[in-house]
Amino acid sequence: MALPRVLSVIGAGQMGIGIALVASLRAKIPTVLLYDRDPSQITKGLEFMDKLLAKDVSKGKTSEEDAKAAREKIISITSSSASSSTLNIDEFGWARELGERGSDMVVEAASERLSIKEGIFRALAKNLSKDAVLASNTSSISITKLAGAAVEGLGSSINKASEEGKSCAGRVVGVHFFNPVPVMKLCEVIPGLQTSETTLERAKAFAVACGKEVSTSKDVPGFVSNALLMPFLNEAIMCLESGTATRDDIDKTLRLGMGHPMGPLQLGDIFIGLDTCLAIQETLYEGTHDSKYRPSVLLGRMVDAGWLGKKSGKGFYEY
Ligand SMILES: NC(=O)c1ccc[n+]([C@@H]2O[C@H](COP(=O)([O-])OP(=O)(O)OC[C@H]3O[C@@H](n4cnc5c(N)ncnc54)[C@H](O)[C@@H]3O)[C@@H](O)[C@H]2O)c1
Repeated sequence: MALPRVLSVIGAGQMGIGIALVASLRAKIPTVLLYDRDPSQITKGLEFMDKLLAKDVSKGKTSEEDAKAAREKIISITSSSASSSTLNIDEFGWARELGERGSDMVVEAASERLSIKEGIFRALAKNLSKDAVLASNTSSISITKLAGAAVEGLGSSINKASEEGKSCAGRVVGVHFFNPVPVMKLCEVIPGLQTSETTLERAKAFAVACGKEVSTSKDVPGFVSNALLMPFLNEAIMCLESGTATRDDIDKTLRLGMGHPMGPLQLGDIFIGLDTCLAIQETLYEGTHDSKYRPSVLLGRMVDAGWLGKKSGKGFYEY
């Protein structure tokens, strides 16, 4: 199955940076475009990528030439990098630029909010080639819904059940990598109701080329991975909230008693981010109306306070 020649990654947060890195270094995609609506995220993310590559080189895991080649293939796209002579710098300017540069696959890794992702998928469907695979790295949001948003991007005259509508929605798929992307071995692939076989196979081939094992989940809230993981993290936060045990004892119990590499509060803080934990938990709750998924009040308060974990300098722990 053919791999993309030009991959676009949307969102230069912890996931987008990792996906751009494995796509360039491991899958050897010839061009990787990296877009974020906040240019400072791209700067920060690429600095982090340079550190990861330097560490790999110093440990002998990657040659200096491979690291240099991987880095050179990554091109940043910001609204200000769009040339005003060829592009209208409007809200879709970035998507037009990705289309003009020949993107044949996109992995969207922007913040876990439905309205943000729907806006991105509308813009992608409107501006990218009709053959491009439109993938989302969402942790919990319905792929079927994002595929519906993509069809809306073609214009209100397009019926979602028409051949054109089905063909557009058929190119949307979930490719759920795990954090840190260069280290974690799994990619969960999620077909929506409309996803075509070809799109599914192209998504799997891409994940394998990035060095991942693939698992498949139905399009249910949280998919298999977060339908299992997130209630567990939420329960750990509820234990803290109710005073059942201290932060350190909750994490110690799971590390030393159950053999987990880290405790659930550390996992939420360091690798997932508490804003993302809350967003996933809300998707599980709203998608099922099952009270077992209600988000912990403390988790909501932490996010209200802007204490998102390592990425903001404070969560359950200080960084
Ligand atoms: N953190 C994890 O462990 C993890 C694991 C798997 C999947 N995910 C999913 O990956 C996605 C990204 O998560 P993250 O942890 O990298 O988040 P993050 O907060 O580190 O990064 C999100 C990035 O998206 C950018 N962004 C927001 N709106 C945008 C828009 N309209 N256009 C372009 N960029 C935009 C932000 O500026 C930010 O740089 C989410 O959907 C999340 O659920 C996260």
